[in-house]
Amino acid sequence: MSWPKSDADHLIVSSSQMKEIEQKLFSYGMTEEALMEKVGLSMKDFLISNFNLLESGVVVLVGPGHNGGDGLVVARELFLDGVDVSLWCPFPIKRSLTKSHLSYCISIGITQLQSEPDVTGNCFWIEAFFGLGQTKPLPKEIGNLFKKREKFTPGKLISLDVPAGICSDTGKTFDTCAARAISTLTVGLIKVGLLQDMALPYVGSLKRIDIGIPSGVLNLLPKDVPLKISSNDIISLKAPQIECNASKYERGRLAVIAGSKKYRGAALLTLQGAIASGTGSVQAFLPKSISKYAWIKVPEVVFEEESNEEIELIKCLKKIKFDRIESLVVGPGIGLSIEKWEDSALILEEFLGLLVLDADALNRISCSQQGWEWFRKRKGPTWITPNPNEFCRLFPEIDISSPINAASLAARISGVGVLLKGANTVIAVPNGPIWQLTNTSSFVARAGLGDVLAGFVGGIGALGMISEGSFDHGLLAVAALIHSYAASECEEGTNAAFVSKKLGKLFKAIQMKKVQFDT
Ligand SMILES: NC(=O)C1=CN([C@@H]2O[C@H](COP(=O)(O)OP(=O)(O)OC[C@H]3O[C@@H](n4cnc5c(N)ncnc54)[C@H](O)[C@@H]3O)[C@@H](O)[C@H]2O)[C@@H](O)CC1
Ligand SMILES: [K+]
Repeated sequence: MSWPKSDADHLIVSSSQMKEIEQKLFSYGMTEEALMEKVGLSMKDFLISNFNLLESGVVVLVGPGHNGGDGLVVARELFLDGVDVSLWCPFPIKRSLTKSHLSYCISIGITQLQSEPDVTGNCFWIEAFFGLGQTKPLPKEIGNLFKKREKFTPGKLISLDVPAGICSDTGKTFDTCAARAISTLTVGLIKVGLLQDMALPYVGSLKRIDIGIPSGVLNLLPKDVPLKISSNDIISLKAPQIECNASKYERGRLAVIAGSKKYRGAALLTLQGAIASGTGSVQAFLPKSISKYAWIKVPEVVFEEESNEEIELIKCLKKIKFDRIESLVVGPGIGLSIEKWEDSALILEEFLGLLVLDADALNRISCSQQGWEWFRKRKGPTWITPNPNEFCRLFPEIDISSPINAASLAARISGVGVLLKGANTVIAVPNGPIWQLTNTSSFVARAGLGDVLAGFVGGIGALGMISEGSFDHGLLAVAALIHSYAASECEEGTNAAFVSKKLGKLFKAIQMKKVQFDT
């Protein structure tokens, strides 16, 4: 799936890739001075139009390198626009361009503070200490200063390019201290570290400052550079297309095996997620205690009555007519059980449709002798939707500290589509791109949403299996984005039952827009 575009709005790069791009621009004749002006002016425009808080004045924290230089251009322009600006430069300036900007700022009358700024002061701090050039912890006194600022005057700091103290590749703090920005204005392309879960409290809202990188230069990046997806990309996504005269059986048929005595709600939420996908028909295998009542909540589902209080996977699988379903979701709330995964594995290997495995289905595979290597035996496509703990149990040999690398490696070695949950979920598929969700709402990380997601993913997958052309693993990223967007846009609340309703409405709207667009 070539979605979204591999352009400056979507590419996620490492610090070395960003530096290589800058060097390429310089080698073509762009000057460092011109680029820094461009960056500083754009940052200043953004600040002026977004922060009326600048009225209380601004302190620019200037570092020794070009990040400090960016800060000085911003300081100069804000000063010329009438903002009350002062500078604090606690480090000896190392870069000559930064030195020139500093002496110009002082010559035109900007105040240079001789001691650290007041942490309780009302003025805005613009942190331009360090950007891409960071490799070590902040000096102790600077780290403590940020801690005190956050304690006494939170929400009044913006970082330029990368928050001081954060590694732009991993998103980790070099030690425990870093600047906590309400917003980070990052230069050129999005650096991978800025999107990782541990960096989010420090980065705040992330704004990309465009430096006009020509597409010829962007094309020099490797083809497997991850892409960021957010609500802005919903408009361009490709929902599966089904013929307008298709019957309910030609609109994707999904079966769900979910739930246990302990996790009754998980089964229901999975079914609600499945229904929200608009898939033609949904069949459910649930423990007796759930299916007895579930039909009242989801009357459109066909229930295969289970005689037991707990799911027996093998029994359910024997009842399924695999040639009559496009996808099968196994796992939400089924528990670990004494059943061996190996007993069910043979039947699942042969299933040519899409198999979606979540939660305890993944844990059962982790406990099995073959572990993830079993995925390679699957004859049809497989998607897995682990949270980080489930992922680590399944792929103990993979280092999860970089979720993008971890998901990508797992997809490559196992041949399955991997949706690794996190604040910014990562999706990696075999032989395809890697996507990371951004601008997600942290308040929606609540119990039950994963069950809704599993059902929705299964439903979208069923539609994908039945739509024209070869099966597109990219639909896993499409489903993840729509689910995340529905969760953050849900007016009624953040609980999973409300979100599943919103999901249904939203996906219908997306499909209708597509129809209107096509005609
Ligand atoms: N080259 C250019 O013209 C452009 C540079 N840009 C800016 O330049 C930045 C990169 O500039 P630099 O390569 O100069 O790197 P930085 O400005 O990030 O600073 C690196 C310097 O800070 C020191 N340093 C790093 N971490 C430290 C710590 N914890 N304690 C003490 N000293 C520390 C390093 O030893 C080095 O001297 C980008 O982040 C971006 O803000 C952009 O404006 C684009 C254009
Ligand atoms: K910075």
